[in-house]
Amino acid sequence: MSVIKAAIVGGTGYTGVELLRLLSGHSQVEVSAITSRAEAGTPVTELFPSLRGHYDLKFSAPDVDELARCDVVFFATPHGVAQAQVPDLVARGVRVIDLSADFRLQDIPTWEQWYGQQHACPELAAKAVYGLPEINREQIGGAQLLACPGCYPTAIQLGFIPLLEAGLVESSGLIANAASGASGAGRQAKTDLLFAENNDSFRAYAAAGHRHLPEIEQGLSQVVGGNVDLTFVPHLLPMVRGIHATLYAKLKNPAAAEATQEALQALFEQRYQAEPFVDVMPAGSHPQTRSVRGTNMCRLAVLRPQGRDTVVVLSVIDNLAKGASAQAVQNMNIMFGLNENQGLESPALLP
Ligand SMILES: NC(=O)C1=CN([C@@H]2O[C@H](COP(=O)(O)OP(=O)(O)OC[C@H]3O[C@@H](n4cnc5c(N)ncnc54)[C@H](OP(=O)(O)O)[C@@H]3O)[C@@H](O)[C@H]2O)C=CC1
Ligand SMILES: CC(=O)N[C@@H](CCC(=O)OP(=O)(O)O)C(=O)O
Repeated sequence: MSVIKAAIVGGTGYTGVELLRLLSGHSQVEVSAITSRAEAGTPVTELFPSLRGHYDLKFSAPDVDELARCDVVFFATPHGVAQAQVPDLVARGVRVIDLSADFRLQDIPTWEQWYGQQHACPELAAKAVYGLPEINREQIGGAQLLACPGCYPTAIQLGFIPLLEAGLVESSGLIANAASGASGAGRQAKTDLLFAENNDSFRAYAAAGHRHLPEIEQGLSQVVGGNVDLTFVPHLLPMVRGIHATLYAKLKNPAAAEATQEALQALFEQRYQAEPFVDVMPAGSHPQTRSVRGTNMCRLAVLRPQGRDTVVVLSVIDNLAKGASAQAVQNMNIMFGLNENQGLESPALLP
């Protein structure tokens, strides 16, 4: 197969440069355009010296004709940007992988309510494929427009899916307490993300309602074939990368043979046996965010504390990797019929 020509719109942001890092190790992809309006004309390696020796590219202003000469365009841009350019690219036969939330929600009034703007192309949103390979691999293969899941939605859905698919837990009263590193908020300057405001401290935010809630409920509702009700509270951790989600669900029948600690462990191991990027840890484990840093892996542990009626799932991912750019590369591999692991095989950096 000939080399895939890729473009990245939004190359100076954290997910854009993470895409560059990952694609530098991908033998079947060549990044031929990378955009930034603020840094147009600047060599990529001047801004990111860690990429010296890997790229000989300059940032350029987004130009739809240049993008249309590529096989695939990644949008690593704030919400609302991709939907303005995607219709043109899709009409010209380009495959698009959007890391923003523009095409994640099927219900457009819900999208407009949570994102506070009018959707520019609802008809395309209806055709977009939601890029969580663990539930949607087949449709991803045929996607022209792919919506990459959000970071919290990835960690949370992967943790709840086995329990809900098996019908073991109530679909109402689900709880997700999740904490993210500061890179989840992007690279633009914000006072509450300054080192002195954020370091050595821990807090919740958006407890009254976070825009990932409808996305998670949409995905889990499809799994159960009905409504789910989730309480989701995100937190900000004083670290750079990583999400740790602690999930709680009530057993429907605590006395059932399928609900013992051993049976829950077996359920998770079986559900993800064939998944290259979900690792079910041995019973009793407490997965750490640093065990997935820079990788496309989601590590899970399932437990039933004191044998009571609540199942707890611990789920860790790297928000910039399985939560964004590495999952985008996994999706690209599936879309182009490549080995799904390509460019994604390095283990996490320790310590
Ligand atoms: N950070 C994370 O962990 C995750 C992020 N995401 C999503 O991925 C997307 C990118 O996130 P992130 O990398 O953190 O964002 P950043 O804020 O770090 O970067 C945004 C990039 O988009 C470019 N950009 C901004 N506005 C426009 C515009 N109107 N037209 C073209 N380019 C534009 C910027 O460059 P310039 O202004 O110079 O053009 C910059 O390169 C967002 O939608 C985010 O929600 C998803 C999952 C996880
Ligand atoms: C720590 C932090 O601020 N995290 C971001 C995560 C969301 C994100 O990155 O955006 P997507 O909607 O595209 O997934 C937030 O809560 O807004």
